Amino acid sequence: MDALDNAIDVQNLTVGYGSNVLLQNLDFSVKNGEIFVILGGSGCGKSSLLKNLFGLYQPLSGDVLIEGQNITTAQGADRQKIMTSFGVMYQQGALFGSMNLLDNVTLFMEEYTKLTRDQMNLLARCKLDLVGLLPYETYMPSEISGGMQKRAAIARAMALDPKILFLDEPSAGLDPITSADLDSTILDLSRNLGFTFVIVSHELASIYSIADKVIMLDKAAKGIIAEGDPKTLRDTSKDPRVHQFFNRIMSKDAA
Ligand SMILES: Nc1ncnc2c1ncn2[C@@H]1O[C@H](COP(=O)(O)OP(=O)(O)OP(=O)(O)O)[C@@H](O)[C@H]1O
Repeated sequence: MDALDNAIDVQNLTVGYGSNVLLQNLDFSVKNGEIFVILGGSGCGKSSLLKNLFGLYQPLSGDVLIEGQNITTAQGADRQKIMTSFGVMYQQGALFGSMNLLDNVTLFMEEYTKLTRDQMNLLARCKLDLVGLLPYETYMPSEISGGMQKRAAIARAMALDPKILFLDEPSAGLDPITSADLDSTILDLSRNLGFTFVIVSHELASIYSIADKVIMLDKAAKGIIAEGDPKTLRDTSKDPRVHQFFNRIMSKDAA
């Protein structure tokens, strides 16, 4: 595959904290426009890997290339440019509670652009519209539902017009219907606007409905034990850990 097809290239990446190595020598790529989901049991390092991908934490070794630019070695203005080429939605959404939704979205524009207030508001309204929240621009985060807060956090992650969005457990804490609504928004943004998504998730229904590709991490193996389309993995993988993972989640989902 041509490297230009890839939004992200991960090369020989080792993730951990000091002497605590969680994941070793990972190699994988995320294609442009793909919805790529990171799976694995609790504590295997999914969130840590995500944070290494978007540069919040430095890997123990190895490289992460975002659109061909090495985020692990870039410094100064080069690093800043890479850091503004993607958006992040943290696990709790983390909207600023003292600002309405419009101001939550314009905040990063104020910091990183020279747009006028009117231009920022116009663009922020577009982002809110894309996630179905235009009528709620003056609402405070505490005045909207959990699902709406997640969508507002996605609108905020899109503030600087990134091509890549990193989402850490977007469905956490949502009921199945709200979670399915959020999945529709993610699919819509990917299929109609070409966003690349890298998502940490363990919600099986969500994974089946949105993931183009998954990687499954394993704590004992400290690495990737399966990768591919989730339904194909479920149906064809001969690895008992993969079966156990899908079945365990299925019975949890069904409960
Ligand atoms: N900032 C940190 N400093 C040191 N250790 C950390 C840090 N963040 C996470 N860890 C440790 O790394 C391990 C993996 O955590 P991580 O949150 O990446 O796993 P996870 O697969 O996302 O788990 P879960 O599904 O339960 O959220 C845990 O043992 C955790 O305590």
